[in-house]
Amino acid sequence: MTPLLQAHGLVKSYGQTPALRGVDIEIGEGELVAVTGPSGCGKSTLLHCLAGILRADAGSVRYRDREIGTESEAARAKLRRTEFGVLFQFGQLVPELTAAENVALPLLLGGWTRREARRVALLWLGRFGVEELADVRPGAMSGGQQQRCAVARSLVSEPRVLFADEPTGALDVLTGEQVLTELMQVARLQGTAIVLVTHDARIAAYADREVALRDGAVDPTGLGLGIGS
Ligand SMILES: Nc1ncnc2c1ncn2[C@@H]1O[C@H](COP(=O)(O)OP(=O)(O)OP(=O)(O)O)[C@@H](O)[C@H]1O
Repeated sequence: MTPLLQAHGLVKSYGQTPALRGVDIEIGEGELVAVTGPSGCGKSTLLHCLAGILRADAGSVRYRDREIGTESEAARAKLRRTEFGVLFQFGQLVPELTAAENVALPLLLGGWTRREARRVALLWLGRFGVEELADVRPGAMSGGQQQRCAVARSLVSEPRVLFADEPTGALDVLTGEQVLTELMQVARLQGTAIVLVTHDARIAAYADREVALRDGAVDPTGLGLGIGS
């Protein structure tokens, strides 16, 4: 089976600091892959290169039949609006907008009418149990509620791949696990692949596969957090 997303020989440095030293990784359709490893090993940098947010210094990133590493910023931004979703540790909701307006935002940017975008946003808030917060602004929500809204927003465009960087790292363990299991259930239902950065073995245990990084390279021992079969 041809992978949905495939990176080969990724190298990236920040000035004199090497972050990736030649990483190969493949993500299949609908697959849930945990990227693990100690602090500073390059997890976030890898995620940003795969999502087309950062350009690698060398190597390739292929999404379907496109080489996205060399595409223009505009083309990569469009890809992130349509085919990819991103979700970070702090959901980064727009503070001035209500939950429904935040979730509707990607649809409005995609040319949907306000009415249709709100209807679908409410549906997604409902999927994550926060429909009653539709007209509430993030400042009046708990951390878990904000992150549920952020999760709804990251999936509202029904992306083929969701890039999630420690998405529940700011929540208490129980809430974090709840939000993450809900996210994974919905992603599985709609066939969205997830690349999930985490250093938490409990979180990584939900993945189909673990890719462990060490010092900017895939750990050849493959031991990582030890979730593999
Ligand atoms: N913007 C930046 N400028 C300079 N160095 C950076 C920058 N971002 C990351 N680095 C460095 O690149 C290396 C890899 O960082 P990265 O954030 O990708 O690791 P990580 O595994 O995600 O770490 P953590 O688990 O702590 O978030 C580290 O040595 C880090 O200090």
